[in-house]
Amino acid sequence: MTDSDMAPEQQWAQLADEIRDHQFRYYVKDSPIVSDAEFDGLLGRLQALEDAHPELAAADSPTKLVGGGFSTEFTPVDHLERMMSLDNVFDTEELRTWISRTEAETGPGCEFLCELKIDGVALSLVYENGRLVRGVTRGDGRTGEDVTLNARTIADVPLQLTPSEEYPVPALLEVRGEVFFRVADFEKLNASLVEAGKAPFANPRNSAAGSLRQKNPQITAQRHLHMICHGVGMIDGWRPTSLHEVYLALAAWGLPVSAHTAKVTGAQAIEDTVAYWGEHRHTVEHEIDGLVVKVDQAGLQRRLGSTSRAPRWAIAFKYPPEEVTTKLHDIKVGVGRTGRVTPWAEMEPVKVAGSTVSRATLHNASEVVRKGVLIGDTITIRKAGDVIPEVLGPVVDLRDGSERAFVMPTHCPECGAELRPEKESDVDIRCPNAHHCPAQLRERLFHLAGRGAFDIDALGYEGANALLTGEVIEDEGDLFALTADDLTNTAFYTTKDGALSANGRRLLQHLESAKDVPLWRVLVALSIRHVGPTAARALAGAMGSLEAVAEASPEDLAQVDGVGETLATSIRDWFEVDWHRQIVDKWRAAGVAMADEVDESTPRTLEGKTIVVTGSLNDFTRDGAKEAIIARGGKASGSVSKKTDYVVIGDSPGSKAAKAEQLGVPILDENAFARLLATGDPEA
Ligand SMILES: NC(=O)c1ccc[n+]([C@@H]2O[C@H](COP(=O)([O-])OP(=O)(O)OC[C@H]3O[C@@H](n4cnc5c(N)ncnc54)[C@H](O)[C@@H]3O)[C@@H](O)[C@H]2O)c1
Ligand SMILES: [Zn+2]
Repeated sequence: MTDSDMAPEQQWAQLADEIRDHQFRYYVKDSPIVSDAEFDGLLGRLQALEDAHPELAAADSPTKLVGGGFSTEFTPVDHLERMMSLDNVFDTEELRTWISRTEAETGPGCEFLCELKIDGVALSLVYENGRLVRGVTRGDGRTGEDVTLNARTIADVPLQLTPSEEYPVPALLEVRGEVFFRVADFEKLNASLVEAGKAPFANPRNSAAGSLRQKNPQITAQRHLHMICHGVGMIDGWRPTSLHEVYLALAAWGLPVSAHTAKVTGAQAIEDTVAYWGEHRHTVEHEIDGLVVKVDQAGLQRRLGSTSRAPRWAIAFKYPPEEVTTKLHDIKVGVGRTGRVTPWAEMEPVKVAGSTVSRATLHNASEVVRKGVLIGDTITIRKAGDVIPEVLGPVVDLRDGSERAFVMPTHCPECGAELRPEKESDVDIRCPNAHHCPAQLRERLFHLAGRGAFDIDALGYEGANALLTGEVIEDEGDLFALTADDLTNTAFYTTKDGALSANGRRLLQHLESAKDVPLWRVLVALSIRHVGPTAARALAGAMGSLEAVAEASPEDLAQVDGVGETLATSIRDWFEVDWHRQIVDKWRAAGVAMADEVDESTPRTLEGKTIVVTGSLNDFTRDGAKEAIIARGGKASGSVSKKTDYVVIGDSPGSKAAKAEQLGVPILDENAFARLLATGDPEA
């Protein structure tokens, strides 16, 4: 029977039961089986049902209560004043509606505090005459669990408040805050749990709740919990006039408060703050699931009052979830450009942080073990902004026994060679068949076609694959000798009637123009380990030709500014290999320029000068500007320091401009940059 076939009362009862079950798992067991977004969806459906059928909305509906409960493992204690939840909005329109409704009651010009909504677990602390006497979880808002001994182990929680002249310590203080786990500490915790044979946590929030609610306070003490205060309950002996004043007093007494709270007026300023933190969520050490907007004046707060579950003077703006759960179908391994074998998660596609995700890297076999995930698990994944998705941990409560552990393959999935670590001490294992392993060759081709190397647009991933499977090349050495006939042996570069496709023509054209790229790009294209654009530029500048690089001794190479010993050895080792040298020979024979022409007409105006370019310029691309600097003997750097001689600023420069100003480094616009290049003097 589907939901819609059921009578509304039945639908309501079923949904409410499901929600209460999730609340129990989340608040009491600290191990939810659905993501917060899914849970919010269920609660939203219940609310919609109640809006359509107001008679269903019983007083004990989950929409009307502070979600939560208490475990029999702890002693129940009543809060002195109720602990509330928060109402939510999910977009700016809903936020605006809340602001105008609020300002209609407070009058215009109302001051609001904007605070980060910390994704952790709520804790209430009671201080009597400045001494910590109790720590209590939120529970159902009226009654919570006594976790005093655990709370005392949190380093941020003072056992004794610091006396202050400005704010005398009140006789009784009930203060509320959020206990959280630093994102960076979460992985370590899960790894240690797995190692001890215990179930890992699905996400940082659960790990905070689970760590605070330990029967044994010694375990809590080992967990490095943190706390930030975000409100007060009962106070005896002081009547604050505003929330920001409360925070000043809490800080004076030695209680932890947020450094990011802002006092603002007006909808625009609130929306700007919401937008700012939406973009800067990851600059903070804890997870943020939203922004809380609160009326600052105590008098106005009292006038607005609260509902059965939340104050009417505050609202939480929820950001899109970054953590979702999905099914881990399989763990596969991929072979990279240098033969490194990396396991990755093949998952049920799921939407998170604005995109659909179906793969996540697991880095190496020991990482899979550390995370404690099994094939077939439901897992929590996190995608923070543009960062690649990361597997956090398994939802252990959903296991049914059919899950199986990942076993690292012993042989390369693409060429069948036996995998082994390159050196005994290596964690990573590699496919040793560097020359012919299709996976490695494909990755090398893709790399050499990249923007930092030959920049061959028409040779993408599929193109590289086509050349391999069409067997038109043995290795990358054959690339520049490719003919139209060769390409018509691949479906990818051929039209339906067997002629060279437009893409095929483009490939030949791009290959032709790639023959004249500067030496550093050729060096990058060779896939020598550790040789990226920066090192390649340094080498090219110092040596001038590939021949010179090939013949240089490790000592000569290590002398080059920005090269060093590891790189020198890596370069030497590379040239020791026959088929590597053959690539160079074949490219040379095909007409690839392997030396930078020393252009005597370019004056060495920037000898010894370090220059940083930031923002976009009109007459130069980013690389073009760098090359112009290097060609004149200068050093193009990516970061501003006291050693920087000039910072060139184009349109929409980033933080580097501010850094330059701060350090007093001369700042040039594009015109001054042109003068600098020409004469070595920006004022000339
Ligand atoms: N996945 C599940 O199964 C499941 C089950 C139940 C609840 N949940 C999740 O829990 C949340 C609902 O729980 P809730 O009722 O605790 O409400 P909430 O987390 O949405 O908001 C209220 C809480 O926010 C906290 N908070 C953090 N920063 C704050 C600040 N600066 N000022 C004030 N409060 C701040 C407080 O502890 C407060 O109790 C939702 O995100 C929901 O998805 C998930
Ligand atoms: Zn292989």
